[in-house]
Amino acid sequence: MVQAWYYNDADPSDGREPHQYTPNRSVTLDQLAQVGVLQWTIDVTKPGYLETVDRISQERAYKNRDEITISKEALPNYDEKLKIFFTEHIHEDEEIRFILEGSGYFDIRSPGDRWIRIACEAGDMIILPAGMYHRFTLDTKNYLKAMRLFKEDPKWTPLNRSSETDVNPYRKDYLASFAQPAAALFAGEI
Ligand SMILES: CSCCC(=O)/C(O)=C/O
Ligand SMILES: [Fe+2]
Repeated sequence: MVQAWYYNDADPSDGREPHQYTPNRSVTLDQLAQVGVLQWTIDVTKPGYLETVDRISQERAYKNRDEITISKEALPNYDEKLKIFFTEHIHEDEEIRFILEGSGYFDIRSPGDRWIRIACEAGDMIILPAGMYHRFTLDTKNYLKAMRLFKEDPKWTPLNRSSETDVNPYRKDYLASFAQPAAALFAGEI
């Protein structure tokens, strides 16, 4: 199951380290849902787990899928790709990832523009809404294999954060979709 916490920006260590505060400032699954992050845990050790993936895909109209292995050995231009993944961006579609092996971190921006780190491992399916600022990194184990699911063509277009993405229609729709309840849930964040 995913675990989430506020990311400690003052910690100078590599982004692959957990970057937790002491004490940890955890974020609940309910809070993640309030900002549009959906997640499921699917037992990948059980035969037939793909039927669950198929059911979710059917319900949410995910027509296409592919797989990505992120490791030095398997991913061409590994260092460059990791830099791109860890640069804050949005997409104009949902980001749907089902972790098949290994682990990694999705960082999302809170309503107050703080980083929230979401730790994912094998069996976690996570959906980030279109227009949500986020980034991705491996953790210190340096290995993750994921299924990527898509509503349409399997394409991956990151739009890096800028004054232009701040007014992107998908960004505006995203903000309009949750502003009131999410702001209340995260009111105490520092
Ligand atoms: C874990 S899949 C690779 C990273 C990615 O696709 C993405 O969009 C990160 O934000
Ligand atoms: Fe992304």
